[in-house]
Amino acid sequence: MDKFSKIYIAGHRGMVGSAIWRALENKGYTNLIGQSSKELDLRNQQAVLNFFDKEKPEVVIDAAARVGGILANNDFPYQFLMENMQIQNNLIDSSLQADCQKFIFLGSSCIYPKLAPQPLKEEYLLTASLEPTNEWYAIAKITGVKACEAIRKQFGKDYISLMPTNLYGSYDNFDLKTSHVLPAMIRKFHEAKQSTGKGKQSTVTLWGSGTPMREFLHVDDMADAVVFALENQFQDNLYNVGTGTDLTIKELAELIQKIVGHQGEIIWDSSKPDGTPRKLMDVSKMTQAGWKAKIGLEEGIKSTYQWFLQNEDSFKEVKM
Ligand SMILES: NC(=O)c1ccc[n+]([C@@H]2O[C@H](COP(=O)([O-])OP(=O)(O)OC[C@H]3O[C@@H](n4cnc5c(N)ncnc54)[C@H](OP(=O)(O)O)[C@@H]3O)[C@@H](O)[C@H]2O)c1
Ligand SMILES: C[C@@H]1O[C@H](OP(=O)(O)OP(=O)(O)OC[C@H]2O[C@@H](n3cnc4c(=O)[nH]c(N)nc43)[C@H](O)[C@@H]2O)[C@@H](O)[C@H](O)[C@@H]1O
Repeated sequence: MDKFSKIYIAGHRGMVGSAIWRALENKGYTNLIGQSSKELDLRNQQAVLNFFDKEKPEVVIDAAARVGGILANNDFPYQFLMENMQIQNNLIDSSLQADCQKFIFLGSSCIYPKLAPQPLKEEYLLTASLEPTNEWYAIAKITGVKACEAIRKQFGKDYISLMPTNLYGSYDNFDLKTSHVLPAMIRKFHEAKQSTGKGKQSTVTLWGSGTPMREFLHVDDMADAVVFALENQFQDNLYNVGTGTDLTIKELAELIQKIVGHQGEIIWDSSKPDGTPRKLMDVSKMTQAGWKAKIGLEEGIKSTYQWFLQNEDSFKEVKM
């Protein structure tokens, strides 16, 4: 890929989009463009067509989406289905019309069936039912994967889909109603450590049973995978991106509790959903293509906690 190619990163202010922007800048790409949702609402088809007509990007990376944790997905099914379809449809179709040479679509590991064999291979897509808490989001993402696959098949263009596992890192969402589990735990353990009563640190309430298993990838590794996909021609349409290892939510809680230094009790709120029991990625296709994750979970959580401490004051506002 030419370092002067015009690359549009949709969602460049988000956790993933901003990491991709930094990674591309570090590699010497000089012609990056992005728009905030206020400047360009990607749900608006005409506005997106006008933007492509004016800017004529050569490459598009789609890191824009309505994103949230298990509760946000469960509580706002319509927005997670419709907004994600609108955003990705407008980006994919405008890219095709504008003759963009490369398109990278970011999906999510929740596209695979709830009870699929583990680890999840790309070929398990559409073989059984989805996890109910996030089927709306998953269906939107599946249509994005299929749209890119159809373009590849019908027009022979290099449109690919990367399926990240659960991500975390700098610029994550730390809002307790809408966030994913890892940033929620960092914030909960930190705030409980700060608020001692009668010489004891406050208890931390976590959701579900703690038994589900999850895999976590640092966002800088994810950005590295996107740069790799940009610089290499892939043979296929769909690639899982993860570390290939997972742990229980209870083990994650104990690790974050140790890193933050909280010494109080943990309570598990069984009225909150567990979600899918396990979604470990089979990452062998990406490994064979020549890419693998580098940042270990403990190291990644430590640096994310440092980032949280430096930016703590900015997390007061509710996103949704
Ligand atoms: N976070 C995870 O654990 C995870 C896991 C797997 C896959 N992914 C995928 O990675 C991608 C990025 O996720 P993220 O975690 O970086 O999310 P994020 O931090 O919430 O960022 C999402 C971005 O999308 C933009 N956006 C949302 N609605 C928009 C609209 N109507 N018009 C224009 N822009 C809009 C936002 O723009 P503004 O900031 O300008 O409002 C924001 O920059 C998504 O496709 C997501 O599905 C994330
Ligand atoms: C990557 C994303 O993963 C999402 O699924 P999913 O891993 O269950 O989403 P998370 O919200 O990360 O939750 C993962 C697990 O952590 C538990 N958990 C425990 N305490 C907390 C807490 O304080 N906050 C949160 N958020 N969870 C908590 C939660 O019940 C669930 O079993 C999907 O809904 C999206 O569609 C997307 O695929």
